[in-house]
Amino acid sequence: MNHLPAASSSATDPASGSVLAPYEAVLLLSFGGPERPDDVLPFLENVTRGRGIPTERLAEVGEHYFLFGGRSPINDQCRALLAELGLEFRRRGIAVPLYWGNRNWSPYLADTLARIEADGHRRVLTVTTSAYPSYSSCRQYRENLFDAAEGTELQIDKIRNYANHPGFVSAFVETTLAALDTLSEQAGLTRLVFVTHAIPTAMAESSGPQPRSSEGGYVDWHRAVAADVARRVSAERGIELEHDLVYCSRSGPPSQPWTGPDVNDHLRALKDRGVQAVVVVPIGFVSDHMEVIYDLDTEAAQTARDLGLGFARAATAGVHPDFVRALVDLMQERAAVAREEEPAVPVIEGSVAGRFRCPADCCPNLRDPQRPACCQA
Ligand SMILES: CC1=C(CCC(=O)O)c2cc3nc(cc4[nH]c(cc5[nH]c(cc1n2)c(C)c5CCC(=O)O)c(CCC(=O)O)c4C)C(CCC(=O)O)=C3C
Ligand SMILES: [Fe+2]
Repeated sequence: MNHLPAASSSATDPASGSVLAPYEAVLLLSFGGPERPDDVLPFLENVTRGRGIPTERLAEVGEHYFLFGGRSPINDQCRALLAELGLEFRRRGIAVPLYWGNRNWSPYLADTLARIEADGHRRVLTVTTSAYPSYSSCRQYRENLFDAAEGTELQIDKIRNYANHPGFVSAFVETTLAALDTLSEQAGLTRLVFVTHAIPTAMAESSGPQPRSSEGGYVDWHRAVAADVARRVSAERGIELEHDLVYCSRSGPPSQPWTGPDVNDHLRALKDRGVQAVVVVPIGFVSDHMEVIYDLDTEAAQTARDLGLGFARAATAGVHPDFVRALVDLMQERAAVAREEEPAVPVIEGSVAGRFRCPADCCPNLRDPQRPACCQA
């Protein structure tokens, strides 16, 4: 037991305090992924139930997992993040327990919530491994939280969408610089290619709170993060690096419009325009998910080799210390809001902070508009 008196805290400087009150438990909520070959098909069935994904696409995605031994990297990354968050809690004198639950694989969210309640906790603060607003990356997590919490006494909040938090962005600035330094091509002929998960354009355009552009909050937030990383990396190297935002992992029927261009098509277009090398920066992913190790490290890297284009992939935020500290700052900030204080809410230039409770019409569920979700205004 630690009997040290709690350090005094200031609401405007979340890093200085040990306070997470009123929260009694922190939940890391993730997507989940298979851990062995026998898990792959049941996992894919969990993910795609009722989503209208063509069977050919499912078989193809299954092959991506089998190529890596039937094991997704995502669960081990959650374990590593939990360990680092625990260390950061110790450094700040935070004694609140950390739990982990997934939407689509074991440990399942509903089991974790039952355990949190059995352990005697009521007020839960959620951190998702998804950083941007959109139905798939925000509301779907909140719907699953709502369903899993039904029949419990738990009162659940979440941190704001955090992709535009300076700590998430600075982790990518550092990893992009490191990737750039591995390329031998002339920096002036190198391009920064920011990549995120494709989503249907109808989902993109309705994503995020107002104000948002006609492209929607999901794309707006990615553009802001990409521009900030590009600006800071360029300043650091004293050269104006051009950049683009492109997409990977499109699924759904070909008739349905999704965000584009696809990263592979884009690499071909860049080659035609005389670009010699690319740094691929997966700002849409908090850690090296299957999309990163397959769609980028395997497929896009092969496209670049075929084209004779220099290729380096920047690391994801993962357990970068700036990112780990940012997540705990975001938890302390959310706790201060729950105590009706007015904490500082840092964001990068040109971006608006995410909401603490999502507006009811934000990131709508286009198939089932009335479906209830957690953490809503
Ligand atoms: C925006 C977004 C994120 C980022 C935010 C976040 O992190 O949440 C994300 C993450 C992830 N997506 C993942 C896996 C899959 N996503 C699928 C399908 C889909 N994703 C979508 C969107 C997103 N997905 C969409 C619009 C679909 C179409 C079906 C539907 O409308 O729901 C499918 C079905 C097969 C296929 O169609 O590809 C799989 C297997 C994994 C696990 C990876 C691992 O194991 O490391 C992770 C982290
Ligand atoms: Fe996905």
